Amino acid sequence: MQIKVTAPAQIYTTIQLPSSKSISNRALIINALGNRTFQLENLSDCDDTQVMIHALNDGKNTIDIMAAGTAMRFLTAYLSVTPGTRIITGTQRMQQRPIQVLVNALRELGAEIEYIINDGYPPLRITGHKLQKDTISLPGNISSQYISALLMIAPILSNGLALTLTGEIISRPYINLTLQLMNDFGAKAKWLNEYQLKVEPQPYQSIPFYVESDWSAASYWYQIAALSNKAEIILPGLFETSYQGDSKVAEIFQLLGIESIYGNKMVTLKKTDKIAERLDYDFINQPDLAQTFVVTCALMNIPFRFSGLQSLKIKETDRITALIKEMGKLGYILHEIDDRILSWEGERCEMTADAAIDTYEDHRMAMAFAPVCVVMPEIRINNPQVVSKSYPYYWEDLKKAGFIIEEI
Ligand SMILES: O=C(O)C1=C[C@@H](OP(=O)(O)O)[C@@H](O)[C@H](O)C1
Ligand SMILES: C=C(OP(=O)(O)O)C(=O)O
Repeated sequence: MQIKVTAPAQIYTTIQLPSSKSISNRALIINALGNRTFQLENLSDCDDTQVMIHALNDGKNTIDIMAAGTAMRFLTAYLSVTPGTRIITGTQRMQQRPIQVLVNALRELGAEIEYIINDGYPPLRITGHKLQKDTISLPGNISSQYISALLMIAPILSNGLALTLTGEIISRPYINLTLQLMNDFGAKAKWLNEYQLKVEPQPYQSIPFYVESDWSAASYWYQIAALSNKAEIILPGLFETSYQGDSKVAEIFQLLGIESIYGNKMVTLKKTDKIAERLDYDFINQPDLAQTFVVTCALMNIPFRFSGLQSLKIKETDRITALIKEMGKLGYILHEIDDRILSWEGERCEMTADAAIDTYEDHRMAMAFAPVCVVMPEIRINNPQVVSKSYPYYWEDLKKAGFIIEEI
């Protein structure tokens, strides 16, 4: 399927974003490990959270988490401490996303996990039982989700867990998000220093819990505001102090002429004329925002050098390669340096006539490229349904804001 997206001349709208999938999926695992006294409120309706809910509630022997990285990694740890034998699998791409660091760590703690097809990758066969060891060291430079997964099961281990991380730690705000939620639910978990974490053997207590809106999803509305001549966008359910590391998006977009005004449980995006001449930024802590800023800066003609992108290669697709290819169709020549940097110094090439953006089964490719139509007459997007991974109503929300979406 392909759609053509056309933008309105000005954008004045209020958009109810989806709930945070990162918070939803943590709260679900933690609640399942606790006493489940309260219902979690405002869980995300996205695919990644729906697969987690089914995995935890349906009691199936084979669990298919489709494309959800958090579900795959968090459930691998969860199933290792939950009685029974299950197979956990996912999409073809999920079967290429590495999990060896987590499996090695869990095996060292005493877990019973087998690779079913390829060593180091899902699908896995997991038999859950009590884990005895309480100290582990693992690399922190591949995915923070391995660390979050281990942290979340730690309060129910007999002696808790001491974790030492080696290498450069990526996506650290997601580890902090895990610690925040664990502590909210009555656990005792903290950083001892930059590389060491400690979790006490103190069980979770369910609490009434409401999931806030998703800051990564908000980034596409910041992008739309930045690219528009006239815009004011209200996003309810977002707060200045958020558990989500991607709330940093507000600060970075200030450099691209968007002011965030907080109040009454919402943020209002307003345009300013303070726009940076170039943007250099290290995305090591906010990898999911990289696509938004690559597309926005190029379309605003702002040269950039974005580092800390090494984890993009193992996400829903190789996002570095996908960005270079699709931005090339729009006439922008990006440079990749050392598998971890993308830069653009204003180099242009001829646009592909009638270009359609490929989305590579990656929701963020679709969502970050759709706003291009604010600047160009229209944009065509292939397989637009990929957005359901984190933001199922993205296209409906664009329509609400005045965009025209036509199936072709
Ligand atoms: O823990 C989480 O909720 C996430 C952590 C990040 O992954 P990595 O730690 O693999 O970078 C991020 O990209 C992903 O969308 C969500
Ligand atoms: C990388 C992402 O998700 P995950 O790793 O959880 O599949 C994402 O949502 O951009």
